[in-house]
Amino acid sequence: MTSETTNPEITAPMAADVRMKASPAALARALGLAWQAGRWHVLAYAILALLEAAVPVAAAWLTKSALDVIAHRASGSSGSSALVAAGAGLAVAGVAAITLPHVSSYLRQELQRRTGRLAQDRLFAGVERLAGLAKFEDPAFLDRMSLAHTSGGAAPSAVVSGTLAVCRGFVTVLGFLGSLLVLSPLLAGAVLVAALPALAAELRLSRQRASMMWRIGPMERRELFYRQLLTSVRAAKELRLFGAGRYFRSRMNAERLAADSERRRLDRRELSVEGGLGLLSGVISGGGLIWALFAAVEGRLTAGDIALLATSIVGVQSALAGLVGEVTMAHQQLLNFDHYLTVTGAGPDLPVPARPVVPPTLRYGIEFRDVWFRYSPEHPWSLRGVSFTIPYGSAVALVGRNGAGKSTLVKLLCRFYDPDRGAILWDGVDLRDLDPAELRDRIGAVFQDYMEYDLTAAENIAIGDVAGRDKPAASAARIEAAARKAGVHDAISALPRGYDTLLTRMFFGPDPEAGVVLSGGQWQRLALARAVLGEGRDLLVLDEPSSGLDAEAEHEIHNRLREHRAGRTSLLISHRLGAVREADVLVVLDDGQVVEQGSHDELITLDGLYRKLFDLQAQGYHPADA
Ligand SMILES: Nc1ncnc2c1ncn2[C@@H]1O[C@H](COP(=O)(O)OP(=O)(O)OP(=O)(O)O)[C@@H](O)[C@H]1O
Repeated sequence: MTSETTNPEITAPMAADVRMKASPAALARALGLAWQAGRWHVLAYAILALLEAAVPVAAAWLTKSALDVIAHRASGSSGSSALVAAGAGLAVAGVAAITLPHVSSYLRQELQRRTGRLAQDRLFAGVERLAGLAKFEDPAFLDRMSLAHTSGGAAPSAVVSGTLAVCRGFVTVLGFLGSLLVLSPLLAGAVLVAALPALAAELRLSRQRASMMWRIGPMERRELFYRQLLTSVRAAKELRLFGAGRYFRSRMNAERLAADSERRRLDRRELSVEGGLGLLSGVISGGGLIWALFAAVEGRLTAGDIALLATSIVGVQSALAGLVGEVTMAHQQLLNFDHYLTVTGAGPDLPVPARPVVPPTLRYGIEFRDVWFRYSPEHPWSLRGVSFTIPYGSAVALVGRNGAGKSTLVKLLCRFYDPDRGAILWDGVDLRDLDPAELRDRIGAVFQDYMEYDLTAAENIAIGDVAGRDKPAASAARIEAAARKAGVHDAISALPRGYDTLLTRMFFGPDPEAGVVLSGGQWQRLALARAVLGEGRDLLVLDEPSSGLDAEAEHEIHNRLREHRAGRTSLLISHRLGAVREADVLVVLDDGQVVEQGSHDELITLDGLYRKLFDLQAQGYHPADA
């Protein structure tokens, strides 16, 4: 991708020193997302959280009053009704303490599912807005995507939980601190002060964890790559042939080992920090209890007071620990949520004018005017001052050696990238002035690395006309007509379920007839059918449309395509020079430059690179003439 067309929003902060700060705006966006995903769940979750917070405090006071009534009974007073009330209250609190966490756990899970769905949809809508290809070749962007996917779903519900944990923690801590204050203000202060360093230390640790996750992102992606390689059917042949399984397994293990050592380092740091903090709170609570026992012996505290004190110390400490845990979890998710916000909030990666020109129906042709292009400033030039025209209604063929720049030209023509210098003009309009989606609506194309979708045969073709919709637009008759044009109708009709046959062995289930595997040439014909499905396209681009076909099939396909192309503008790329010799103009590329152009006969007369390549191929077919 060129430096001029890269959206800096997505890549700029991707360096190692990625910003690790949870902003209030990110917090608001995460809460907003959770609210949009399920406002009733958020409300119910909030009410339950407050109830849960009040239960332990109420139970502590009920216990204290029950113990005090019992102590008074020992000294002669009745108090039966108070005892019954305290007992009943304790029973209700017990039931609430057992059931409420289950209900709130369900609500949390449901909220997480809802926010997960909404966040995933928005994230991929953001990815869809990327009109070019460069982002998908940028490792930093891929790392950001993977973190965005995890955090987009998890962060909003974690932030809701964290926020509610703060509220719950406040209610519980204030309730217990109030109780402690009544008994010993000094102890209340000590317990509170001990919690503050814990919060600061945990927040620091969560920042370190988020930055560690960023560092190990590339290792996790590489590990995933090796894992998929080791189980992919495409790779299985070569891995077995070369006995390369062990080689890739050891690379996979090395990535896991490196990521684990980063994780271990942080776990150890957490262990020492949290161990130290645990010791501090143990000393405070132990000291507090010893003081209380002496005070009870001296008659300054009752048995109920001791029970309340012990429960309050433990209650404050565990509420604070829970609060700190939830807040740090939410904090960490929020740090990663930044990646989600960046991807979903990014503008287009290719500059699109505020008022794009609607591509006019092609009437004159497409002109490459002094086009220079390299994939990034670090790459060498792939195209160096390319100029030629594809006149309306004619077939132009691009020929040249491997790496000459033919496919790159096609990618620029579909505006997957913009030229660094020069311009491509569609009837005189610069492609940069058009909306990429509208431009692509005018082009039917088969790429060299076409896709094989694990879907039915009909769906594989119908994808050729789904632009911007969530359902295919083509009727069964149109799909069949496209299949006929691509010469694949008979092969599809012979499948166990015709056009409804699944073209995969991955998802077919127990029915052996439901999934089949096509041959390479048949897949290529399906890709062709996809390209010719869309009606009213101005330009047909075929990058190596017959590389997987046998000679007879190639001949037949070219005849059919010639009929289909009649009167249409087309750009063909092929290494089989016999297949493109009929083109109106042949453009010969070499090392990113146009070195010859003209008809087959003209280029043969010219006796240059084309003639050399053509003669070499011809000799291969007729060795006797060599
Ligand atoms: N995504 C990419 N990132 C970086 N460099 C690339 C990329 N794609 C192609 N190139 C480079 O651009 C140059 C032209 O490649 P291109 O694929 O256009 O050649 P081609 O003429 O289509 O070759 P072939 O006949 O082998 O298909 C090559 O040097 C190639 O290494």
